[in-house]
Amino acid sequence: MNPLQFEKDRPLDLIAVGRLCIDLNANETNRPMEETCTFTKYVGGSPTNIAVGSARLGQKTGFIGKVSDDQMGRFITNYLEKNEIDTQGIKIDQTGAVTGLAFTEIKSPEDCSILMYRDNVADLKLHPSEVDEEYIKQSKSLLISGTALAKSPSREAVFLALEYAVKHKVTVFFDLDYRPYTWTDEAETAVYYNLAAEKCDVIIGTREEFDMMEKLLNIKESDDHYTASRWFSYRANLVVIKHGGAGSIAYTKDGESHRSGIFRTNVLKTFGAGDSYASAFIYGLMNGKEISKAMKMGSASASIVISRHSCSDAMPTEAELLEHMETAIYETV
Ligand SMILES: Nc1ncnc2c1ncn2[C@@H]1O[C@H](COP(=O)(O)OP(=O)(O)O)[C@@H](O)[C@H]1O
Ligand SMILES: O=C(O)C[C@@H](O)[C@H](O)C(=O)COP(=O)(O)O
Repeated sequence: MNPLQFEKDRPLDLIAVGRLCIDLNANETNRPMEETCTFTKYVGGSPTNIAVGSARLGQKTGFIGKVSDDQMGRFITNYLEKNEIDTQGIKIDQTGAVTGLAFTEIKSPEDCSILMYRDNVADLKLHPSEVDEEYIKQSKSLLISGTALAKSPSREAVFLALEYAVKHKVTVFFDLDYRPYTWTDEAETAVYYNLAAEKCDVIIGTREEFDMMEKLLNIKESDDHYTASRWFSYRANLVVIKHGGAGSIAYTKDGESHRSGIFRTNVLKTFGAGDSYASAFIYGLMNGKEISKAMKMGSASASIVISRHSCSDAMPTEAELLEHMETAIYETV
């Protein structure tokens, strides 16, 4: 059973909050960054990718965030508009902050990494006074992402967005999106992740991300069932733990669990898997699918995106996703 209820009659399905960045994906694959010379520029940032995935699937999607007042910032906003994402919640920085850059290194399909340039980035300058309660109230759901908690004032802006969401019965999805280089202190990281997760209805993360949150509390089990059950005494109804090529598992507050396999694909690079999974999983849940079907949709979207060069621009439409689910080979794990 799908344990989530969404308010009806709201003009937006999903508002994502947080990082708006640029991905520079290596054109020359199967080599280290030291030997990579050319890159293709795409809009990126985990919540941005999820928003694009959501819009491509036909969800009415908005964004709350901050961009730099330069060509890069305008490139991002223009791209979102082209993808029919509502940008009224996107503010323009006036302090000279820059757009975060993610250079990707594709040494092999299994060995990819990201080199981030994130000093003085505009996305972390979003101020609580720039989060509009009336805007959040117009949405059925809100997606937050952990990296926006890394620094003030973006951290407080996210917590305020969470308060408004809870007040107005907006279902909150939390994609943990833990990027170590954005944080300086392990305890600070885990404290803020745990505090935010307490206020969320659905928590989605990898095993490693949940381990990071549990280490501070001296929880050593690394056990999916235990991890999920910890959140059911707070707001969560649904917790998803992702295991890369070994699929994912979801637990619900009423004691059910669902395991999802993967769709075999010709992997070009592994990044983008989590964001595409989240966008199609959320789409499935919001469109009345059973949890296991929504997970399958997430896995299908991930298998499409990891076979393509970009993350945002590779997100499938609903027709592409459904066709892939019919034709690609699904493997239970
Ligand atoms: N090698 C792979 N082949 C097919 N699907 C994959 C592969 N790796 C990941 N996926 C899909 O993407 C989902 C999310 O991947 P994962 O690596 O766990 O997340 P993240 O990108 O956030 O680290 C998985 O649950 C799975 O459905
Ligand atoms: O999140 C970023 O800033 C970089 C992303 O745009 C990038 O494409 C990526 O790492 C995707 O993350 P994943 O889906 O968790 O693999």
